[in-house]
Formats: sequence, structure tokens, C-alpha cells
Amino acid sequence: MTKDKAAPDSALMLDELYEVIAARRNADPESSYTAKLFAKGETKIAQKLGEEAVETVIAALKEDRQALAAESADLLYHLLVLWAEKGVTPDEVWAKLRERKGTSGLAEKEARSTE
Ligand SMILES: N=c1c2ncn([C@@H]3O[C@H](COP(=O)(O)OP(=O)(O)OP(=O)(O)O)[C@@H](O)[C@H]3O)c2ncn1[C@@H]1O[C@H](COP(=O)(O)O)[C@@H](O)[C@H]1O
Repeated sequence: MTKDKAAPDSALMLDELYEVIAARRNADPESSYTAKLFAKGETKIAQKLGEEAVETVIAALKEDRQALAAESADLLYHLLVLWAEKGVTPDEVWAKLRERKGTSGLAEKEARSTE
């Protein structure tokens, strides 16, 4: 698969989106969807994330690649809103991924089962 050389680093894009989302905390819910979500609170945000996850799964099982990409974008956006709501930063998540780099999921699972 070819990569678009002009495309920004995807983690950086998520960092930037997170900054936009976090800055919406004090915005007017009338003018910002993100501010409206924050105003509704963590239960609603978590519920929206769950809905987007289900919509992503449905798109995948329907073999609808376009819908899968669009629903995945919705899912990532709502995940970032939940991180911001709970005070988790992208750096914390990237650190977790970095820690796991090079460790097979199967090996990690095996290590857990022998703990
Ligand atoms: N990436 C997104 C993004 N992805 C999805 N969505 C919104 O998420 C919603 C998901 O659609 P649904 O049909 O499930 O939800 P809905 O029926 O509109 O909402 P509910 O009534 O169910 O809560 C849509 O309203 C989308 O517009 C997003 N809203 C905002 N962003 C980014 O956040 C930035 C700030 O947005 P505002 O806070 O609106 O200024 C934007 O510039 C974008 O970069």
C-alpha cells in the first residue's frame, strides 16, 4: 500500500485534534459540538464512543470500506473527547504503545497467564 508523502504524521494529527478538543472545554455549546458533548458529561461521551464503536463494527461487517473509514474517524474523535474529559493525554497513550513496541501480543498474553 502506498503512503501519501504529504500527509501529516497521523499521531501528530491526533495530537492537534486533541488540542482543539481540549480548547473547546470552555466554548459555547451553541457553537461547538465538542463543547455540547462536554456539557452533557462523561456518561454521554462514553455512550457516544460506544455507539461509534458499534457503527464501525457494522461498517466493517458490511464490507463498506468508505463507511468504515468515516466511522473510524468518528470513533477516534469521540475517543479523544473521552480522553480530554478524563484528563488522559495522547502522550500517555503513545507511551503505552511505545512500551509495547516489539512485544508480541501473544508473548504478552502468555506472560500474564503465568503471573
Ligand atoms: N472530528 C470531528 C468530528 N467527528 C465527528 N464529529 C461529530 O460527531 C457527531 C457524530 O454523529 P452522530 O450522528 O452519531 O451524532 P449526532 O446525532 O449528531 O449527535 P447526538 O445527538 O447523538 O449526540 C456529528 O455531529 C459529527 O459532526 C465531529 N465533530 C468535530 N470534530 C473535530 O472537532 C473540531 C471542533 O468541532 P466543534 O467542537 O464542533 O467546533 C472540528 O473542527 C473537527 O476537527
